[in-house]
Amino acid sequence: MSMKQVLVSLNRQVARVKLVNALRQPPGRIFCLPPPTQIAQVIQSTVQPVSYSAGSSFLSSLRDLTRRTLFPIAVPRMPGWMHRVARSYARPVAPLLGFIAAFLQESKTEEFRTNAAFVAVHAEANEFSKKSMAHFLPKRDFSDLLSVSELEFGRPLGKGCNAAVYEARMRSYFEPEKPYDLAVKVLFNYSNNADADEVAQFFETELLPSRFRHLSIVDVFRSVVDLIPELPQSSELFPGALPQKYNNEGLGANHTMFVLMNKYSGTLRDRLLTHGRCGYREGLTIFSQLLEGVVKLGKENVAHRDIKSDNILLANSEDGEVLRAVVSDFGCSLNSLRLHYFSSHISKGGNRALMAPEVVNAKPGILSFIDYGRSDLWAVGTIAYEIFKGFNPFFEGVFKLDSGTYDDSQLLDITEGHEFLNRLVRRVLRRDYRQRPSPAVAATACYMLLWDFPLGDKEQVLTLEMIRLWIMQLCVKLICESRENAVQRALLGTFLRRCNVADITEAWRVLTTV
Ligand SMILES: Nc1ncnc2c1ncn2[C@@H]1O[C@H](COP(=O)(O)OP(=O)(O)OP(=O)(O)O)[C@@H](O)[C@H]1O
Repeated sequence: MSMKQVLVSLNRQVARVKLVNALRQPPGRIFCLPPPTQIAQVIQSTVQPVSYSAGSSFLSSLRDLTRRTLFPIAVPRMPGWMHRVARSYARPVAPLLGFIAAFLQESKTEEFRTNAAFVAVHAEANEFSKKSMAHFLPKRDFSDLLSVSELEFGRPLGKGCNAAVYEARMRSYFEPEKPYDLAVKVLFNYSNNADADEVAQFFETELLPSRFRHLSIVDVFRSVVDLIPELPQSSELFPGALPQKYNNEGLGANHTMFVLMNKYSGTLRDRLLTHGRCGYREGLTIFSQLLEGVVKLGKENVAHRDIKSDNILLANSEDGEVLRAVVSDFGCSLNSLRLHYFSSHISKGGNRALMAPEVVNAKPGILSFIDYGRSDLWAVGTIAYEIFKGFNPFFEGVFKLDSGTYDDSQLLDITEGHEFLNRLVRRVLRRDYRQRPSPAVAATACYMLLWDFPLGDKEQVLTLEMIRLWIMQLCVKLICESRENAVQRALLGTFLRRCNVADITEAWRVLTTV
């Protein structure tokens, strides 16, 4: 045993002794629990030998474990506001708030126990989620990149109506064989703007994702406005967007904006064309990441307005397994969820076929406002058909639907034998946006399918005990099981950080109401 292992084992022993002492206190008294990371270690060492798949034995040992560790926290019922604060800043303030709450009120209701468990779970999740995010989104600093001459362009990765994207790497004289690990979007600039700031302003929405880093949003690092260099295959790929020095008939300006991004393996659309539709589990993993992306966009007050499978990028493992799915191409996005649509000259967004009904049917007028709060969610709902069924009924297939005129009853089942998933997608695609669940509830429902929330076939009653056990199960999964699978861990962490009983209850209703 190395010194480090001895220390770790000692640490666990100490944590265990502290826990046992804490649990010996008479019920109702405040006691000091060891810090959450130590509790995690105890949980880990206790739970690891338990087999997950053996449903009942796992649940009973978990129940026993939660009783012994997290649940007896003698925090009396917290007032609602305190619970909210504790949830947001769980780790540093939860014990303090619990202490204050002890003086304010003394009660030991079911709700208090769930609150206490949530606080503890959130503290854990925060910790682990931060770590796994850091693993996924390594900070890369390109702040001193001032000119595209510092980049070396490789082969083109793709081309759209507004830009071409190339693989790239930082020029390095010491490491000439460095892999092309970056992607650069070369925007087509047809304007006569001579000023770099004006060009940057014209394309500013492309940079929106650089404001927030998230598992499900494309990693955009930096942009530069510069002269267009000679680029591989440019005269075949986008002759019209080239400046005249490269093509006499080109209409492009001499300089444009270059957006530096992470390089991904390809688009969801290409993946589905080459590999066919996804299996149930793989599909749920992709679908839940897209929903999580929409939750994040909503929180940032951003409407993407052009979500389609060409704009979903995938990161694959070496053996082709899809690891990560991110929303990309923010060229049509809006830095608000509401638009005053007073003139038909104002753009409503990207592709008409995937515009939600409330957007496509909006008529311009002095009192006309478009609410984009649930329109990206709707677009992701249509992509669920591509993921699980292999085609999108809103732009292909025999029974093609028009988003402006379809009826809820015309929606086909998405997949046979998965009634809960069918219900979720139908709810997400409701014509009336007020009848759609919020993105957070939709994402929660998707996680409930992905991580096996006990959903009965018949009319079953949802209890706090079910929620509590499921959350504990996820917490243990986060800590013990998903060490090798970084995406799973990041997803779990993201969800556990924001989940609450109200969302889970609503998601359960979405899944179980016919
Ligand atoms: N970071 C990336 N890594 C790998 N490939 C990428 C990346 N970004 C874009 N691509 C590829 O380049 C293509 C064009 O990119 P993008 O969709 O951003 O261009 P666009 O002109 O804005 O598209 P649109 O026609 O939808 O407006 C994508 O469909 C994809 O194949």
